Amino acid sequence: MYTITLLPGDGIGPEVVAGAVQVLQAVQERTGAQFVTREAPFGGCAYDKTGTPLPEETLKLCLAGDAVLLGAVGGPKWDSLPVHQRPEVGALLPLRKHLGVFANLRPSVIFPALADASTLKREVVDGLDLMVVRELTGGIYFGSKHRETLPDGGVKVVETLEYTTGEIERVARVAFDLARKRSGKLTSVDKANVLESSRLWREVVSGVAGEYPDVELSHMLVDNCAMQLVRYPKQFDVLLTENMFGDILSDQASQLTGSIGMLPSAGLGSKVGLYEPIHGSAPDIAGQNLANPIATILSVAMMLRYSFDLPEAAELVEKAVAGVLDEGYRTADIMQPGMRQVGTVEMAKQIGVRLKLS
Ligand SMILES: NC(=O)C1=CN([C@@H]2O[C@H](COP(=O)(O)OP(=O)(O)OC[C@H]3O[C@@H](n4cnc5c(N)ncnc54)[C@H](O)[C@@H]3O)[C@@H](O)[C@H]2O)C=CC1
Ligand SMILES: CC(C)CC(=O)C(=O)O
Ligand SMILES: [Mg+2]
Repeated sequence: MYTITLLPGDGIGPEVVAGAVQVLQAVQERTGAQFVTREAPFGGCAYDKTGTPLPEETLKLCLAGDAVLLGAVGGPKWDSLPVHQRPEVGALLPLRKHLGVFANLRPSVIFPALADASTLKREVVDGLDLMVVRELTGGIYFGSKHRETLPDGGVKVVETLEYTTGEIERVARVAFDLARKRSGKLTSVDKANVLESSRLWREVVSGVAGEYPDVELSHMLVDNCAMQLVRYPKQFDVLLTENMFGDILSDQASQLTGSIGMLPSAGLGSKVGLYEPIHGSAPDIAGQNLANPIATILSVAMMLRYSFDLPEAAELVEKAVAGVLDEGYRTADIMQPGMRQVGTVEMAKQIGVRLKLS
Protein backbone atom coordinates (compact mmCIF):
# COMPACT_ATOMS: atom_id res chain seq x y z
CA MET A 1 0.00 0.00 0.00
CA TYR A 2 1.31 3.45 -0.94
CA THR A 3 0.34 6.64 0.88
CA ILE A 4 0.21 9.78 -1.24
CA THR A 5 -0.18 13.26 0.17
CA LEU A 6 -2.19 15.47 -2.18
CA LEU A 7 -1.47 19.20 -2.21
CA PRO A 8 -3.84 20.62 -4.85
CA GLY A 9 -2.93 24.23 -4.01
CA ASP A 10 -4.27 27.21 -5.94
CA GLY A 11 -5.62 28.24 -9.34
CA ILE A 12 -5.80 25.23 -11.69
CA GLY A 13 -4.00 23.07 -9.08
CA PRO A 14 -7.18 21.46 -7.69
CA GLU A 15 -8.53 20.80 -11.20
CA VAL A 16 -5.42 19.03 -12.50
CA VAL A 17 -4.85 17.09 -9.27
CA ALA A 18 -8.47 15.85 -9.35
CA GLY A 19 -7.82 14.57 -12.87
CA ALA A 20 -4.61 12.83 -11.79
CA VAL A 21 -6.36 11.19 -8.83
CA GLN A 22 -8.95 9.78 -11.22
CA VAL A 23 -6.15 8.22 -13.25
CA LEU A 24 -4.52 6.89 -10.08
CA GLN A 25 -7.80 5.16 -9.25
CA ALA A 26 -7.80 3.63 -12.71
CA VAL A 27 -4.24 2.34 -12.08
CA GLN A 28 -5.47 0.81 -8.82
CA GLU A 29 -8.36 -0.96 -10.54
CA ARG A 30 -6.22 -2.12 -13.44
CA THR A 31 -3.17 -3.34 -11.49
CA GLY A 32 -4.40 -4.08 -7.97
CA ALA A 33 -1.78 -1.74 -6.45
CA GLN A 34 -3.28 0.02 -3.42
CA PHE A 35 -3.06 3.79 -3.07
CA VAL A 36 -4.25 5.80 -0.10
CA THR A 37 -4.54 9.56 -0.62
CA ARG A 38 -4.65 12.28 2.02
CA GLU A 39 -5.26 15.88 1.06
CA ALA A 40 -3.80 18.88 2.89
CA PRO A 41 -4.00 22.68 2.59
CA PHE A 42 -0.95 24.24 0.95
CA GLY A 43 -0.17 27.58 -0.68
CA GLY A 44 -2.50 30.57 -0.94
CA CYS A 45 -5.57 28.57 0.07
CA ALA A 46 -3.75 27.41 3.22
CA TYR A 47 -2.79 31.00 4.00
CA ASP A 48 -6.45 32.03 3.71
CA LYS A 49 -7.53 29.18 5.98
CA THR A 50 -4.78 29.11 8.58
CA GLY A 51 -2.69 32.27 8.20
CA THR A 52 0.33 30.37 6.88
CA PRO A 53 0.96 28.95 3.38
CA LEU A 54 2.71 25.86 4.80
CA PRO A 55 0.86 24.64 7.91
CA GLU A 56 2.86 22.41 10.27
CA GLU A 57 0.26 19.63 9.88
CA THR A 58 0.65 19.68 6.10
CA LEU A 59 4.40 19.31 6.35
CA LYS A 60 4.07 16.46 8.86
CA LEU A 61 1.67 14.64 6.57
CA CYS A 62 4.04 15.04 3.60
CA LEU A 63 7.00 13.71 5.59
CA ALA A 64 4.98 10.75 6.87
CA GLY A 65 3.72 9.57 3.46
CA ASP A 66 5.45 7.74 0.60
CA ALA A 67 5.13 10.53 -2.00
CA VAL A 68 3.59 13.95 -2.54
CA LEU A 69 1.51 15.03 -5.54
CA LEU A 70 1.34 18.80 -5.87
CA GLY A 71 -0.77 20.92 -8.23
CA ALA A 72 0.50 24.50 -8.14
CA VAL A 73 0.49 27.50 -5.84
CA GLY A 74 0.23 31.26 -6.05
CA GLY A 75 -1.85 33.84 -7.80
CA PRO A 76 -2.64 37.55 -7.83
CA LYS A 77 -4.61 37.31 -4.59
CA TRP A 78 -1.40 36.62 -2.64
CA ASP A 79 1.09 38.66 -4.68
CA SER A 80 1.24 41.58 -2.27
CA LEU A 81 1.91 39.52 0.86
CA PRO A 82 5.30 39.89 2.55
CA VAL A 83 7.70 37.68 0.62
CA HIS A 84 7.97 34.88 3.20
CA GLN A 85 4.20 34.50 3.36
CA ARG A 86 3.80 34.25 -0.40
CA PRO A 87 2.79 30.75 -1.49
CA GLU A 88 5.87 30.31 -3.68
CA VAL A 89 8.48 31.47 -1.16
CA GLY A 90 6.64 30.56 2.04
CA ALA A 91 5.32 27.13 1.01
CA LEU A 92 6.77 25.64 -2.19
CA LEU A 93 10.45 26.37 -1.60
CA PRO A 94 10.45 25.26 2.08
CA LEU A 95 8.51 22.11 1.17
CA ARG A 96 11.17 21.17 -1.39
CA LYS A 97 13.89 21.90 1.19
CA HIS A 98 12.19 19.94 4.00
CA LEU A 99 11.67 16.96 1.71
CA GLY A 100 15.30 17.19 0.56
CA VAL A 101 14.34 16.78 -3.09
CA PHE A 102 17.53 18.24 -4.54
CA ALA A 103 17.16 16.77 -8.05
CA ASN A 104 14.23 17.73 -10.25
CA LEU A 105 13.71 15.59 -13.35
CA ARG A 106 11.77 17.43 -16.04
CA PRO A 107 11.36 15.29 -19.16
CA SER A 108 10.44 17.06 -22.37
CA VAL A 109 9.01 14.36 -24.59
CA ILE A 110 6.86 14.93 -27.63
CA PHE A 111 3.96 12.57 -28.20
CA PRO A 112 3.80 11.60 -31.91
CA ALA A 113 0.21 12.89 -32.18
CA LEU A 114 1.39 16.35 -31.10
CA ALA A 115 4.29 16.76 -33.54
CA ASP A 116 2.30 19.48 -35.29
CA ALA A 117 0.95 21.07 -32.10
CA SER A 118 4.21 22.82 -31.27
CA THR A 119 4.82 26.37 -32.46
CA LEU A 120 8.06 24.99 -33.90
CA LYS A 121 8.28 23.11 -37.19
CA ARG A 122 7.56 19.36 -37.07
CA GLU A 123 11.09 18.44 -38.23
CA VAL A 124 12.62 20.43 -35.34
CA VAL A 125 10.62 18.68 -32.61
CA ASP A 126 9.46 15.32 -33.98
CA GLY A 127 10.94 12.53 -31.85
CA LEU A 128 12.19 14.91 -29.15
CA ASP A 129 13.06 13.23 -25.85
CA LEU A 130 15.21 15.29 -23.54
CA MET A 131 15.57 15.40 -19.79
CA VAL A 132 16.35 18.49 -17.77
CA VAL A 133 17.93 17.68 -14.41
CA ARG A 134 17.45 20.81 -12.36
CA GLU A 135 19.07 21.40 -8.98
CA LEU A 136 16.06 22.17 -6.76
CA THR A 137 17.04 23.09 -3.21
CA GLY A 138 19.89 25.57 -3.64
CA GLY A 139 20.94 28.64 -5.59
CA ILE A 140 19.48 32.11 -5.65
CA TYR A 141 15.90 31.05 -4.78
CA PHE A 142 17.15 29.99 -1.36
CA GLY A 143 19.75 32.70 -0.69
CA SER A 144 19.22 35.51 1.80
CA LYS A 145 17.31 38.54 0.60
CA HIS A 146 17.84 42.10 1.73
CA ARG A 147 16.00 45.27 0.83
CA GLU A 148 16.72 48.79 2.02
CA THR A 149 15.78 52.36 1.22
CA LEU A 150 18.77 54.52 0.35
CA PRO A 151 19.31 58.07 1.65
CA ASP A 152 18.41 59.41 -1.83
CA GLY A 153 15.05 57.60 -1.67
CA GLY A 154 16.08 54.85 -4.08
CA VAL A 155 15.77 51.20 -3.11
CA LYS A 156 18.55 48.66 -3.01
CA VAL A 157 18.09 44.88 -2.94
CA VAL A 158 20.62 42.12 -2.46
CA GLU A 159 19.92 38.44 -3.23
CA THR A 160 22.56 35.82 -2.68
CA LEU A 161 23.39 32.74 -4.73
CA GLU A 162 25.17 29.99 -2.82
CA TYR A 163 26.27 26.52 -3.85
CA THR A 164 28.58 24.07 -2.15
CA THR A 165 30.63 21.38 -3.85
CA GLY A 166 28.47 18.75 -2.10
CA GLU A 167 25.25 20.20 -3.47
CA ILE A 168 26.65 20.26 -6.99
CA GLU A 169 28.17 16.78 -6.79
CA ARG A 170 24.98 15.03 -5.69
CA VAL A 171 22.78 16.48 -8.44
CA ALA A 172 25.54 15.92 -11.01
CA ARG A 173 25.60 12.22 -10.09
CA VAL A 174 21.85 11.99 -10.69
CA ALA A 175 22.35 13.52 -14.14
CA PHE A 176 25.33 11.30 -15.00
CA ASP A 177 23.43 8.17 -13.86
CA LEU A 178 20.52 9.12 -16.09
CA ALA A 179 22.74 9.97 -19.05
CA ARG A 180 24.44 6.58 -18.67
CA LYS A 181 21.05 4.84 -18.96
CA ARG A 182 20.03 6.99 -21.94
CA SER A 183 22.27 8.06 -24.84
CA GLY A 184 25.43 8.64 -22.79
CA LYS A 185 25.43 12.39 -23.49
CA LEU A 186 25.25 15.07 -20.80
CA THR A 187 25.26 18.83 -21.31
CA SER A 188 25.93 20.90 -18.20
CA VAL A 189 24.57 24.44 -18.41
CA ASP A 190 26.10 27.43 -16.62
CA LYS A 191 27.22 31.03 -16.97
CA ALA A 192 30.87 30.36 -16.19
CA ASN A 193 32.02 33.34 -18.26
CA VAL A 194 30.53 35.64 -15.58
CA LEU A 195 29.49 33.89 -12.37
CA GLU A 196 31.84 32.45 -9.76
CA SER A 197 29.10 29.99 -8.75
CA SER A 198 29.05 28.74 -12.35
CA ARG A 199 32.81 28.34 -12.37
CA LEU A 200 32.52 26.13 -9.30
CA TRP A 201 29.61 24.31 -10.97
CA ARG A 202 31.75 23.56 -14.05
CA GLU A 203 34.74 22.48 -11.95
CA VAL A 204 32.70 20.09 -9.81
CA VAL A 205 30.73 18.61 -12.74
CA SER A 206 33.99 18.04 -14.64
CA GLY A 207 35.38 16.30 -11.55
CA VAL A 208 32.36 13.99 -11.25
CA ALA A 209 32.76 13.15 -14.96
CA GLY A 210 35.88 11.16 -13.99
CA GLU A 211 33.57 8.57 -12.39
CA TYR A 212 31.62 8.22 -15.65
CA PRO A 213 34.11 7.57 -18.48
CA ASP A 214 31.24 6.20 -20.59
CA VAL A 215 29.32 9.50 -20.49
CA GLU A 216 30.29 12.29 -22.87
CA LEU A 217 30.14 15.58 -20.95
CA SER A 218 29.97 18.99 -22.56
CA HIS A 219 29.44 22.44 -21.05
CA MET A 220 27.26 25.14 -22.55
CA LEU A 221 26.58 28.72 -21.49
CA VAL A 222 22.96 29.27 -20.57
CA ASP A 223 22.24 32.02 -23.10
CA ASN A 224 23.50 29.83 -25.93
CA CYS A 225 21.52 26.89 -24.52
CA ALA A 226 18.29 28.93 -24.63
CA MET A 227 18.96 29.63 -28.29
CA GLN A 228 20.00 26.04 -29.14
CA LEU A 229 16.80 24.72 -27.53
CA VAL A 230 14.72 26.32 -30.24
CA ARG A 231 17.29 26.02 -33.04
CA TYR A 232 18.10 22.30 -32.77
CA PRO A 233 16.70 20.76 -29.56
CA LYS A 234 17.36 17.20 -30.65
CA GLN A 235 21.12 17.76 -30.14
CA PHE A 236 20.41 17.40 -26.38
CA ASP A 237 19.74 14.32 -24.30
CA VAL A 238 20.29 15.18 -20.60
CA LEU A 239 20.69 18.82 -19.56
CA LEU A 240 22.06 19.52 -16.08
CA THR A 241 21.35 22.94 -14.61
CA GLU A 242 21.37 24.92 -11.39
CA ASN A 243 18.01 25.89 -9.93
CA MET A 244 17.01 29.10 -11.71
CA PHE A 245 18.46 28.21 -15.12
CA GLY A 246 16.55 24.90 -15.04
CA ASP A 247 13.33 26.63 -14.04
CA ILE A 248 13.52 28.91 -17.06
CA LEU A 249 14.90 26.45 -19.62
CA SER A 250 12.34 23.76 -18.75
CA ASP A 251 9.42 26.14 -19.39
CA GLN A 252 11.07 26.86 -22.74
CA ALA A 253 11.58 23.14 -23.45
CA SER A 254 7.93 22.48 -22.62
CA GLN A 255 6.73 24.47 -25.59
CA LEU A 256 8.66 22.14 -27.90
CA THR A 257 6.16 19.44 -26.91
CA GLY A 258 3.11 21.57 -27.69
CA SER A 259 2.30 23.08 -24.30
CA ILE A 260 3.52 23.67 -20.78
CA GLY A 261 0.44 21.65 -19.83
CA MET A 262 2.28 18.50 -21.00
CA LEU A 263 5.38 18.55 -18.77
CA PRO A 264 5.59 16.56 -15.54
CA SER A 265 8.35 16.54 -12.97
CA ALA A 266 9.81 14.39 -10.22
CA GLY A 267 11.62 15.86 -7.23
CA LEU A 268 13.99 13.19 -5.92
CA GLY A 269 16.53 12.91 -3.17
CA SER A 270 14.81 11.74 -0.03
CA LYS A 271 12.50 8.89 0.83
CA VAL A 272 9.51 11.06 -0.06
CA GLY A 273 9.44 12.12 -3.70
CA LEU A 274 7.66 15.30 -4.78
CA TYR A 275 5.73 15.10 -8.04
CA GLU A 276 4.35 18.19 -9.73
CA PRO A 277 3.60 19.55 -13.18
CA ILE A 278 6.18 22.16 -14.19
CA HIS A 279 3.52 24.79 -14.76
CA GLY A 280 2.09 27.25 -12.27
CA SER A 281 -1.42 27.98 -11.07
CA ALA A 282 -2.48 29.59 -14.38
CA PRO A 283 -4.89 32.14 -12.89
CA ASP A 284 -5.94 33.18 -16.41
CA ILE A 285 -7.73 29.86 -16.98
CA ALA A 286 -8.45 28.70 -13.41
CA GLY A 287 -11.93 27.41 -12.59
CA GLN A 288 -12.96 27.14 -16.25
CA ASN A 289 -12.31 23.45 -16.95
CA LEU A 290 -9.70 24.55 -19.51
CA ALA A 291 -6.46 23.33 -17.93
CA ASN A 292 -4.58 20.45 -19.47
CA PRO A 293 -4.28 17.76 -16.77
CA ILE A 294 -1.70 15.69 -18.69
CA ALA A 295 1.36 17.24 -16.99
CA THR A 296 -0.02 16.18 -13.60
CA ILE A 297 -1.14 12.78 -14.89
CA LEU A 298 2.36 12.17 -16.27
CA SER A 299 3.74 13.27 -12.87
CA VAL A 300 1.75 10.35 -11.42
CA ALA A 301 3.51 8.10 -13.93
CA MET A 302 6.85 9.41 -12.66
CA MET A 303 5.71 8.73 -9.08
CA LEU A 304 4.85 5.14 -9.98
CA ARG A 305 8.25 4.69 -11.60
CA TYR A 306 10.58 6.51 -9.20
CA SER A 307 8.90 6.30 -5.77
CA PHE A 308 6.98 3.03 -6.01
CA ASP A 309 9.14 1.08 -8.47
CA LEU A 310 6.09 0.21 -10.57
CA PRO A 311 7.47 0.78 -14.10
CA GLU A 312 4.74 -1.27 -15.78
CA ALA A 313 2.05 0.85 -14.11
CA ALA A 314 3.90 4.01 -15.19
CA GLU A 315 3.91 2.73 -18.77
CA LEU A 316 0.19 2.04 -18.61
CA VAL A 317 -0.39 5.70 -17.75
CA GLU A 318 1.94 6.96 -20.47
CA LYS A 319 0.38 4.66 -23.06
CA ALA A 320 -3.14 5.75 -22.05
CA VAL A 321 -2.12 9.39 -22.55
CA ALA A 322 -0.61 8.58 -25.96
CA GLY A 323 -3.73 6.60 -26.91
CA VAL A 324 -6.15 9.36 -26.01
CA LEU A 325 -4.06 11.88 -27.97
CA ASP A 326 -3.99 9.46 -30.93
CA GLU A 327 -7.80 9.31 -30.75
CA GLY A 328 -7.85 13.09 -31.23
CA TYR A 329 -8.81 14.34 -27.78
CA ARG A 330 -7.28 17.76 -27.06
CA THR A 331 -7.51 20.38 -24.35
CA ALA A 332 -7.56 23.99 -25.59
CA ASP A 333 -3.79 24.53 -25.22
CA ILE A 334 -2.96 21.71 -27.67
CA MET A 335 -6.04 22.02 -29.87
CA GLN A 336 -5.47 21.49 -33.60
CA PRO A 337 -7.85 21.64 -36.56
CA GLY A 338 -10.03 18.55 -36.91
CA MET A 339 -9.40 17.37 -33.35
CA ARG A 340 -11.92 16.99 -30.56
CA GLN A 341 -11.68 19.69 -27.89
CA VAL A 342 -12.44 18.57 -24.35
CA GLY A 343 -12.09 20.11 -20.90
CA THR A 344 -9.91 19.08 -17.97
CA VAL A 345 -12.48 16.67 -16.55
CA GLU A 346 -13.19 14.87 -19.83
CA MET A 347 -9.50 14.55 -20.74
CA ALA A 348 -8.70 12.91 -17.39
CA LYS A 349 -11.77 10.68 -17.67
CA GLN A 350 -10.79 9.50 -21.16
CA ILE A 351 -7.25 8.67 -19.98
CA GLY A 352 -8.63 6.71 -17.00
CA VAL A 353 -11.10 4.79 -19.18
CA ARG A 354 -8.43 3.95 -21.75
CA LEU A 355 -6.04 2.82 -19.02
CA LYS A 356 -8.61 0.44 -17.51
CA LEU A 357 -9.31 -1.06 -20.94
CA SER A 358 -5.62 -1.56 -21.78
N1 LIG B 1 5.05 25.08 -9.04
C1 LIG B 1 4.27 26.12 -8.81
O1 LIG B 1 3.42 26.09 -7.95
C2 LIG B 1 4.43 27.32 -9.66
C3 LIG B 1 3.68 28.42 -9.37
N2 LIG B 1 3.74 29.51 -10.18
C4 LIG B 1 2.81 30.61 -9.85
O2 LIG B 1 1.67 30.49 -10.72
C5 LIG B 1 1.14 31.79 -10.97
C6 LIG B 1 0.99 32.03 -12.46
O3 LIG B 1 2.27 32.05 -13.06
P1 LIG B 1 2.52 32.18 -14.63
O4 LIG B 1 3.79 32.89 -14.81
O5 LIG B 1 1.30 32.69 -15.29
O6 LIG B 1 2.83 30.66 -15.10
P2 LIG B 1 1.82 29.47 -15.39
O7 LIG B 1 2.67 28.29 -15.65
O8 LIG B 1 0.83 29.35 -14.31
O9 LIG B 1 1.05 29.89 -16.72
C7 LIG B 1 1.73 30.32 -17.90
C8 LIG B 1 0.80 30.18 -19.10
O10 LIG B 1 0.63 28.79 -19.40
C9 LIG B 1 -0.72 28.42 -19.32
N3 LIG B 1 -0.81 27.13 -18.66
C10 LIG B 1 -0.14 26.73 -17.55
N4 LIG B 1 -0.49 25.49 -17.19
C11 LIG B 1 -1.41 25.08 -18.08
C12 LIG B 1 -2.16 23.88 -18.24
N5 LIG B 1 -2.04 22.85 -17.41
N6 LIG B 1 -3.01 23.81 -19.27
C13 LIG B 1 -3.15 24.82 -20.14
N7 LIG B 1 -2.47 25.98 -20.04
C14 LIG B 1 -1.60 26.11 -19.03
C15 LIG B 1 -1.41 29.51 -18.50
O11 LIG B 1 -2.78 29.60 -18.81
C16 LIG B 1 -0.60 30.74 -18.85
O12 LIG B 1 -1.09 31.33 -20.01
C17 LIG B 1 2.09 32.77 -10.29
O13 LIG B 1 1.54 33.11 -9.05
C18 LIG B 1 3.36 31.98 -10.11
O14 LIG B 1 4.17 32.43 -9.05
C19 LIG B 1 4.50 29.53 -11.32
C20 LIG B 1 5.26 28.45 -11.64
C21 LIG B 1 5.34 27.28 -10.82
C1 LIG C 1 7.35 29.35 -8.21
C2 LIG C 1 8.79 28.94 -8.30
C3 LIG C 1 9.39 28.89 -6.93
C4 LIG C 1 8.94 27.60 -8.89
C5 LIG C 1 8.81 27.42 -10.34
O1 LIG C 1 8.54 28.24 -11.17
C6 LIG C 1 9.06 26.05 -10.74
O2 LIG C 1 9.48 25.23 -9.92
O3 LIG C 1 8.87 25.76 -11.92
MG1 LIG D 1 8.84 27.41 -13.18
